[in-house]
Amino acid sequence: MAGEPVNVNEFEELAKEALPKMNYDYFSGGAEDEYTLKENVEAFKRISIQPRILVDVSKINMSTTILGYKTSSPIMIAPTGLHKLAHPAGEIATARAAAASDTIMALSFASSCTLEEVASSCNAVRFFQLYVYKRRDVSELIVQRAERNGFKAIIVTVDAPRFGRREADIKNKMIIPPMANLKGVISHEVVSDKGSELQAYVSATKDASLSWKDIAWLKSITNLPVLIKGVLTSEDALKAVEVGVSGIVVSNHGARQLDYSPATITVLEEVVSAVQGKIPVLVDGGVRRGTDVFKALARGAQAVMIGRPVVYGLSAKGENGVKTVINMLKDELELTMALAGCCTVKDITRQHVRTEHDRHRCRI
Ligand SMILES: Cc1cc2nc3c(=O)[nH]c(=O)nc-3n(C[C@H](O)[C@H](O)[C@H](O)COP(=O)(O)O)c2cc1C
Ligand SMILES: CCCCCCC(=O)C(=O)O
Repeated sequence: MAGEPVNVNEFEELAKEALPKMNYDYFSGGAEDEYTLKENVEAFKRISIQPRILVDVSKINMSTTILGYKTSSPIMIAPTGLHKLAHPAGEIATARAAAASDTIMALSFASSCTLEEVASSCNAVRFFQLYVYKRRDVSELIVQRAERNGFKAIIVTVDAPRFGRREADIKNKMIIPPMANLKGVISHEVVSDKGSELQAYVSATKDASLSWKDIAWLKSITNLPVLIKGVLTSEDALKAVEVGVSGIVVSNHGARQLDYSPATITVLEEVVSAVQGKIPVLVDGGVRRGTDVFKALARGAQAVMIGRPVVYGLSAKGENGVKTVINMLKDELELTMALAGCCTVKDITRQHVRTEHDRHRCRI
């Protein structure tokens, strides 16, 4: 690519140039036809922004609080695994970038650096994402380590009882890179001559029997707030409130699990209405512009999380790349707020956006 990137999308091209094919395909790929992968991004484009004029926007304040933690903007780093496939400094670089931009980071269970290394590398507010293994003692031990090391919340990912069928990984015979948190705890050894070794490993280790009753177990082993990641329906949002979680992440795992599941921005509002403000609702999937962040907030999200853009920034330029990605999105959000007549995130309302459904209703 000629010149420096001017938006987050351009980092993908740089990442592709920088990485071996297997690594780039792992980061960028989605499940099967990748229909949902495209939809996550396209669905944002179908929402228009309704600006209000003649508002004094000489001062814009994007700061907000998430679970009581103050942060510079409603943009968080989503948990993504295996950052050393992107850059040798791995999650330490990502965490330092998060700290430098006063952004909350969710560290993946499948990180390439240990949670202890990440905790001691920076003072970012950090949440920890959990996968529940058949060996519950493994998950329990890791939750205890996260708590001891100052992580502020546990985000349990529930959309992956089995691993999605990522065809690029199958073709590349994706390896199982070291997952640092599991070193000395459980073996990585899985033999598969069929395709993605990572997929075979996940099938062998993850607990596909995980169900609603297990949330009580998870709450019983930690004092940290527990959030559920992977909610896509109002029914499940209601259950999440019922079982007493502290927050919901509307997510389809970046379209890497169930293809043809809905684009997250299209179901956000039904989840928000079901929850009735009882717990915070976050959303991820396809956020590539400050305007996307604005649209998600207008539809009721408290914050968004970004996955691939962070990994692309890391692949292209390490810690500085992640910082640039976050700052680009923050700058775009700030400009969007000014141009739409919103001085604070609380000023962003449902009236500031129009969906296809709204437009259709106006016509009849
Ligand atoms: C390369 C990659 C690795 C991921 N690893 C995890 C993970 O370890 N745990 C998890 O809960 N979600 C994981 N996700 C899903 C993200 O947390 C997030 O839901 C998704 O990336 C958001 O979509 P976006 O990439 O379009 O921003 C991963 C996503 C990607 C792209
Ligand atoms: C239990 C290890 C799973 C690692 C995969 C990380 C992930 O969720 C992904 O989407 O990739």
